[in-house]
Amino acid sequence: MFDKLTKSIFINGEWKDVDDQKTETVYNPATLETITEVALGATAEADEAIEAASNAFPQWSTMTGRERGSILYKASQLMLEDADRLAKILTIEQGKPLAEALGEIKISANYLLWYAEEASRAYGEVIPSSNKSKRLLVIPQPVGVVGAITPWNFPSSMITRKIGPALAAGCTVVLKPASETPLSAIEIMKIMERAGIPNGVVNLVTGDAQAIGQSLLTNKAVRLITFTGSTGVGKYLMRESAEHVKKLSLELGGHAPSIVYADADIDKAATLVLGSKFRNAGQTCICTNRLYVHESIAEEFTAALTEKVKQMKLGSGLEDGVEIGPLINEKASEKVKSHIEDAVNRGAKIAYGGDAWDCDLDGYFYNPTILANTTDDMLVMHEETFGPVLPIQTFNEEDEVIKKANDTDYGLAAYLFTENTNRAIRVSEQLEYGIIGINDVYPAIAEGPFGGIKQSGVGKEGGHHGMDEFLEKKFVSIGIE
Ligand SMILES: NC(=O)C1=CN([C@@H]2O[C@H](COP(=O)(O)OP(=O)(O)OC[C@H]3O[C@@H](n4cnc5c(N)ncnc54)[C@H](OP(=O)(O)O)[C@@H]3O)[C@@H](O)[C@H]2O)C=CC1
Ligand SMILES: O=C(O)[C@H](O)CS(=O)(=O)O
Repeated sequence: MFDKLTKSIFINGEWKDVDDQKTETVYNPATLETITEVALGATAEADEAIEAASNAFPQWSTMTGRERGSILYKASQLMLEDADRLAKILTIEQGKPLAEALGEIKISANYLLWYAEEASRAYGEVIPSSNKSKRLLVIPQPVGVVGAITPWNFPSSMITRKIGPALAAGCTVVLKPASETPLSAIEIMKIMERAGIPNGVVNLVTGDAQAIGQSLLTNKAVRLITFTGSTGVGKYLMRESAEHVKKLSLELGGHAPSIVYADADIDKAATLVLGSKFRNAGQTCICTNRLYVHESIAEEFTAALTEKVKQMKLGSGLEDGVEIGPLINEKASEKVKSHIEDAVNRGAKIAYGGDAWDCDLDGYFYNPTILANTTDDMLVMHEETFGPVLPIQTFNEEDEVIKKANDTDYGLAAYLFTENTNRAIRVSEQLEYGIIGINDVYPAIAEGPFGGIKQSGVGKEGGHHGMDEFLEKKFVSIGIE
């Protein structure tokens, strides 16, 4: 599908070529076939990109919000016009079903659209002074050059969820996408180019994460690092950012509990839990990782859920009707296997699935798996699985299940299913998470402030909160006669 993409580094408005040997391979996770090679950028390319972003900052940051927003708006339209082709590229490099990939392209465009509009709304403040000889202002100003590091599980929307607000605020960007999924990032750069983004405002360096990351971390010109990925790498970036006291926006791992109360609409809740757990083959930071069902409906609910899981179609994401594609790589498959084995060794019962999907594709496919009779000592109950495994526990008392739900170092998303408004509000306020879904498991929306607490990260992406991350609030005190 692709020739060798040695020109996958975009700096100062130019596609840089690297020598033929300095490349890394991009694989199709469904077939393990080589898709193409992309440039293996490192320190030199990252430093050049940072310089380009620095040089572009004065002009870009002093354009009006409306001028910046018009370019973002154009980019969102170009993305939507090309959505089917972009979705196919996304599926080929990441593996998710085409329908999910198309959904991701649409929300990717929506982030650009939302921030095209927000670009004109970076409001400041006039503060009523208690001192007659002073006038007090707060003026929002872009932080400067931003380093953006993005994951493979949402290779398009995690990019626009970062560059949208950053560019709208007047920042310039150096982007380092995941090595598994650089093709969507390349397409987004081409869209920004066609939308008329000035040279150096947004730059792409594919390749060596450690080297590129070190350049972003050690170059004083980079004032903010925005990252989505594992908590481990997030902690590393926090440590390494200290030297220059860089601002951080971190969207890290999660371990979402789903709580189904006795009064829940069983069919609706089962459908939502299914979607939350098995979307992207369970490879999302907000997937349900633990399911707590009230004991009075546990048997009925588990039967309803299992029946729906049995209907799910596995296969290549390009195949019509496929709902579960491959895991991203062998490491991910090994992690899923280890979680299931650990749970069974500790007494869990496999209610459905439990093994790799036996098929003629070479990718790492796993059957959707439901584990019953789970206990809190099992890895699957406190480590992020990032795969299609659903451990179930029953509960009786409300306080008991809230305590269990909160018993984790993560704090990204939690979900509860009830038709009782009082309970919904009461429990939402007690759950220690950045995002709560009440009868809803798809909280990612351009206007919503998405982000975790505890070891799930810092900062918000989406909504006006997402743009605030990229703005300094300068206090101006004016003395008057
Ligand atoms: N919160 C979320 O949405 C996500 C959470 N995760 C969690 O992370 C686990 C591992 O997934 P994985 O893909 O390995 O996630 P990583 O955190 O390793 O990778 C995420 C991004 O960070 C980059 N990166 C990795 N190491 C460094 C470094 N030292 N300096 C700078 N950048 C770096 C990667 O580049 P490269 O690809 O070149 O290594 C990639 O672009 C998953 O199992 C899941 O638990 C993963 C993805 C998304
Ligand atoms: O990183 C993720 O898993 C995404 O944030 C999930 S979503 O926000 O796109 O649903």
